[in-house]
Amino acid sequence: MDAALRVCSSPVAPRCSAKPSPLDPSICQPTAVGLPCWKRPACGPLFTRRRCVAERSKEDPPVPALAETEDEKTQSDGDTEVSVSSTAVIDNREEEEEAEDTKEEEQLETRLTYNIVFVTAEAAPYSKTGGLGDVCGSLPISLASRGHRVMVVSPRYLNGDSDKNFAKAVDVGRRIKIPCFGGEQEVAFFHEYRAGVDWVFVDHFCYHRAGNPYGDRYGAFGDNQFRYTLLCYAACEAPLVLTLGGYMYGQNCLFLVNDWHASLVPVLLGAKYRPHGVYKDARSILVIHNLAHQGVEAATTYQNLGLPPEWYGALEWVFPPWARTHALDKGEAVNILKGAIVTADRIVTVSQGYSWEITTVEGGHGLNELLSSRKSVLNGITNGIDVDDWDPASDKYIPFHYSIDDLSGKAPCKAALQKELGLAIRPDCPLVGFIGRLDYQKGTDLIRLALPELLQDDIQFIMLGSGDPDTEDWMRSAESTYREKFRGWVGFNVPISHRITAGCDIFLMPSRFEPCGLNQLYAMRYGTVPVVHCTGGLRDTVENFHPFAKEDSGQGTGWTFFPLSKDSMLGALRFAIQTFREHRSSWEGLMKRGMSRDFTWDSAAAQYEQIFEWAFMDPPYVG
Ligand SMILES: Nc1ncnc2c1ncn2[C@@H]1O[C@H](COP(=O)(O)OP(=O)(O)O[C@H]2O[C@H](CO)[C@@H](O)[C@H](O)[C@H]2O)[C@@H](O)[C@H]1O
Repeated sequence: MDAALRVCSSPVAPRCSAKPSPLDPSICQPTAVGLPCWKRPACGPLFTRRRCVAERSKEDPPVPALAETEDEKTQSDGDTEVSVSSTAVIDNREEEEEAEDTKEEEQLETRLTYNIVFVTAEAAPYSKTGGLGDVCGSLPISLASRGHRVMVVSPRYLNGDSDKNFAKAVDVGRRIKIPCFGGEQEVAFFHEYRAGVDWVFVDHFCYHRAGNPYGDRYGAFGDNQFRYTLLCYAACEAPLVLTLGGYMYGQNCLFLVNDWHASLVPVLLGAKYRPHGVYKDARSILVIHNLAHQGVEAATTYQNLGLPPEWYGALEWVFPPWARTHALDKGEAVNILKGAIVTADRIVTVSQGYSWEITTVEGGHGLNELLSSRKSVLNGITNGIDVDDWDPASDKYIPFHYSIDDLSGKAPCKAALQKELGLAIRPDCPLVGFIGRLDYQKGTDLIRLALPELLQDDIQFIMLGSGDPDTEDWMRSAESTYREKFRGWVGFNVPISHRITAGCDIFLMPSRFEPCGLNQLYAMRYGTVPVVHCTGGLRDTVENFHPFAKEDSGQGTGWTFFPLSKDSMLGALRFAIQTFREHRSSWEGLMKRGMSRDFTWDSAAAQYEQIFEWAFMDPPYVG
């Protein structure tokens, strides 16, 4: 086997830092055309593994005929005609199929593998306040199962309740000192190897406090910039100082930095490491889960970050005059997310729709022009979900199980939920659910506005969420106003979120904007029909119901409404309620089409791999 094949065909990345980086010229030794495949002129952004394999297979000797039997083999040395019996034709077909299979296997095996370092403020099941935790808890596992070596670096949050989540992570005994915020901060690393992934937790006393990762009942923590600066420095050091499973990750890795909390990483690579010859061949990809949060602080805090003064421009942010607080306010600030947008090698958002929206004035949260300027490296990949965790056939949190082939468990789940929440147990009454952070993004104000009118109908409504205190209070008071019909569960509760997803008939998501949205995916997997605002990832994932399509057998998985107004939301909900009541077979069709959708991470992970390849084909964006 030649060197190129030997290296590229490793199906599983060795847990070893000795594994050369995909950029290391030594791994793709001269191939047929004399250059490592990643350097060939043909390897433009659209060059794929498939072509790499196809080119290589041209050099392979032809597959010898395998199926010729004696009596069929009438070919002689002379001009004798060749007779091929029908069996041989069939055999040849089989051979072709076999060759095709082998080729496919080869394509799978020739996937490039990388040393990937996720940097994130949340990773389920260790920490989670929303979808970021879900994605960073499951995408790394999917990538590891595809042969990559994957580390996830996240804080070790201890608040009493959460301590048990980190019980299996052990102190690796390595301490580092981080120069920032006017001193040196010592952090430790804890490690757990689970599901093929190295989960690394950065330990510092600033992560040990009551509340959720970002704040408590008094609001966001005032030192979040400090806490996530520490995370970024620690994440940059982890591949260089931690020996995990016997080997380090080393310098030639790929950083996947998630949201603003991790956005200093690409800046640090450019400002602090590459000038000293470190991480010259590493790459960074910014994954934007939510552009609304950018890590903006006063300009004076720049000096705390430990960055050279000449890098100020990378984070510089000036608020427009209308957003300034007083006449002398110059609007000067630092914006951590902006730092990653201008320094990361590539940018990914969590759906295609959102990747376009953020380049518009309406969806860009002030960063649209900057993002537009990086359109050539901006892609959208729709999130997958953890289909083991969220599986109505085996979900440990729900009292009855069901599947697309046997829906009989769904009605008892609904009855159990009604009973648990003290609502009348009525199979015929449409049960509508909402789960989410109580935030401007999620459109809870619209629910608040529409509820009195909606509850005039014979329906039941359940809300689960925490966040904005005013909305929390409203949920409590609405529960006493509409005792028979409404339940508002204030808090963050994973088991009840599964039971609501399984027990409801309709799942409402009136999000103002939604980068991807996971709850509509969970709902569809559980045969709960989504009614969503037609935006971002919701538009990409929920297909509007057409009762008369496909020769009247129906098409679509839910309802999307537009514009975002009380009337259009109520209109869509009423269609859904009417279909639930009066058209049971259409309803079942809707449920089953949603349940049959492929929500696994496989397809998303393959798309991420394409982005990884592109990232390594170009030189580092910031040298
Ligand atoms: N009170 C509660 N109790 C229990 N569980 C609760 C809960 N409130 C929310 N959750 C859970 O948190 C997750 C929320 O996921 P989303 O993707 O809908 O939103 P989020 O806005 O946090 O994520 C951001 O990142 C994700 C991931 O990329 C994007 O899908 C999304 O559009 C973007 O806004 C779900 O698993 C949900 O069940």
